[in-house]
Amino acid sequence: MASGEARFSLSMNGRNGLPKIQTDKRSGEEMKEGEICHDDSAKPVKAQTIEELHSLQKKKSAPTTPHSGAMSAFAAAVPEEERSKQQLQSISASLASLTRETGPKVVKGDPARKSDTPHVQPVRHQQHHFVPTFNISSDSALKFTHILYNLSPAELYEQAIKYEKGSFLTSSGALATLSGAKTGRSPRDKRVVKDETTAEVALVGKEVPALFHISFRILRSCHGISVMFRGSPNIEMDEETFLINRERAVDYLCSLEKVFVNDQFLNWDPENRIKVRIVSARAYHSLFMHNMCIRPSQEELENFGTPDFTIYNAGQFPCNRFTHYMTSSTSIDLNLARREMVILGTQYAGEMKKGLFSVMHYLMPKRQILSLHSGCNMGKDGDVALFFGLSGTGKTTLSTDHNRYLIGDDEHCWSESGVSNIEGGCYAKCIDLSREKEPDIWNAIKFGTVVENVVFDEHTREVDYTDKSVTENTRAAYPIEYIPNAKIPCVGPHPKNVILLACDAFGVLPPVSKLTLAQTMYHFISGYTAVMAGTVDGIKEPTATFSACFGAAFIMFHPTKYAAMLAEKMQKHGATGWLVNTGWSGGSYETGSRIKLAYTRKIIDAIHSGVLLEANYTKTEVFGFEIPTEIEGVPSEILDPVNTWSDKNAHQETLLKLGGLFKKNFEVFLNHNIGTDNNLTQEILEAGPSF
Ligand SMILES: Nc1ncnc2c1ncn2[C@@H]1O[C@H](COP(=O)(O)OP(=O)(O)O)[C@@H](O)[C@H]1O
Ligand SMILES: C=C(OP(=O)(O)O)C(=O)O
Ligand SMILES: [Ca+2]
Ligand SMILES: [Mn+2]
Repeated sequence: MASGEARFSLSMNGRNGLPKIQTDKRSGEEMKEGEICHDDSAKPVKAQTIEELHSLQKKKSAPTTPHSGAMSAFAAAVPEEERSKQQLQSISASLASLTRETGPKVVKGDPARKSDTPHVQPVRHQQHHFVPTFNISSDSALKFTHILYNLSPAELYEQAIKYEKGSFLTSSGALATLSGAKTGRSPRDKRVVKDETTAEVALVGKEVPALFHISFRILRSCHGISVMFRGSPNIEMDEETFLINRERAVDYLCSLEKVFVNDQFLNWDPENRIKVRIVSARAYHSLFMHNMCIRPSQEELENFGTPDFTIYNAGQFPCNRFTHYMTSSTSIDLNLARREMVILGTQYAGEMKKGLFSVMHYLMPKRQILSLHSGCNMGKDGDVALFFGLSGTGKTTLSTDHNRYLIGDDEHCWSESGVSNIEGGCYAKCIDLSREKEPDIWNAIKFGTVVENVVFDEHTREVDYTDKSVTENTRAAYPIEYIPNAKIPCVGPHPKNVILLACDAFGVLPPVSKLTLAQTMYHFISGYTAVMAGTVDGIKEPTATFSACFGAAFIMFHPTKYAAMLAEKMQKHGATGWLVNTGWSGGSYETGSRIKLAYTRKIIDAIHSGVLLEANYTKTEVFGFEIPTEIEGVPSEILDPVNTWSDKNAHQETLLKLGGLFKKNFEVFLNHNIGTDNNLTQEILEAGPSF
């Protein structure tokens, strides 16, 4: 079955009336009736030795995937041996040094399994214009590099538990791992090669708004809350430095006895699918990407060919501080022309997922497709909602909704034909996770799921989700089909609601506001939240952050390009914008408390059902938000934050302070046109706070 075809059937699911989407229903083995066994005698096994006995355990098979299809006529036409040879050649080319003529000697299979016979695949490399290749072979060209290619979760579990310190089974069957010294992303160490390809890319040093340049500049302190303007991630680097880091990563990987290779896809829109290869040193990384990217069927894997993009994850190995541009031991380098990314000095797995997201933020807009840092789900009537927001604002939590189909929790595309998820899995925060409040995420933490940096009982292996001993940014990565209402394939029609999430540590943004199109654009470009601790390495306190398009760390072009595309699509498809504060209520974060998840869910329910669109509204001061007077299941007094503050003067002062921060942040966009509609541009500029 082609990946774009619907492969689900609807049947009613008793409890909440949501029709269940069933994927890949395989006909199970029929129970034969009348076959009754009267005693427990059985023939002895046909094995002469214990090895022979063990060999009976394992049936020969090709790698299995959740959506395996039948062999196509084309696939069958290419002999197995030839395909395997081509595959090894392709991997060997990926791992090739750019400075030596031969090597690596790539063989498939686990070095621990003596029966794997090495098929040596030396390659003659294409000359690269930057570096001369030396006609001397080194010892590294003489050794074998074993390739563990698209292993299954079970095989990866065994590799991890056997060879990687800190890998354990948890009581629910998940694989617990440690990501090492880094437990969050390192945006200050992310670089993009500057060349002809990136001429239009907003690089630091190019003509982009001043604040967009400033990477992580703490601007000022306000009520003990530091304010941060997250700048462009696109710190430029030159190609030569990239090649030095690439060579360092490739040499490190080839020096190992074995490396993991994943060949997978991004984007469920079949016309805009991207083939990615991830080369990594750890079973943990291979399993993480197995879960997070789209898993190819056996047939798709056989016809995979050359990847569109390759990640070299040598995260255990640092970059060289003597290398030009390097400011720490960590460097995450993106080269769009070479279609490669190199990771040195961080094992945080989110770096791979978000690195590929940057690539999509470049590739998709070039095809007139809008890439979105948002969650996405769909009601039973086909109403789609997007959930934009920075880390910790609730994209994963709120898109995972037992009453709706999950399309994806973090990265999407909006094209002429609707929305599509970029990924094949979800990456949920685990801190304080509870079965009661988030049952679907809780239940997804089972065999196959990777849990990072969680703490567990050494005997029972019961995870304590409240424990922050390793980090606050504990995570679970699972395939999307682990969520019962996942919509496979992960595509949907044009969105009806665009929900902007902000976790407001100031406690002055209303729990929900209905936005005009201009306000939606204003808040989309602003990208406000209070960063929650942990996800970004080194940030321990809630910090007010402005991150354009709710993803300044990932976007590749100027923010107004994405904003113009969003405005055009929302206008065309009549989508309504909302701003939902999933942060503080009853005061700032020292005095108030976070709004109850149950209330936020009620608010979101009212948006989805259309009830909120029909509610009565009043207008707020300063921000000019339309706020509803009543929502079923939510105490009316919390809908206007001023009611929940005991100190009204403090409220007013804080409101004005936050308004001022928005204004200051927006200054850099004042002389930028958003799309070609001058009226809309003017309206957007006027849609911010006024006082
Ligand atoms: N009212 C609320 N709305 C949404 N999330 C909340 C709320 N209160 C607490 N939380 C918690 O905040 C976190 C939101 O994180 P997450 O959904 O992973 O955000 P994102 O996917 O945007 O990074 C979760 O741990 C969730 O349990
Ligand atoms: C993977 C991440 O996504 P999020 O926190 O938005 O879920 C991250 O920011 O590291
Ligand atoms: Ca994020
Ligand atoms: Mn998330």
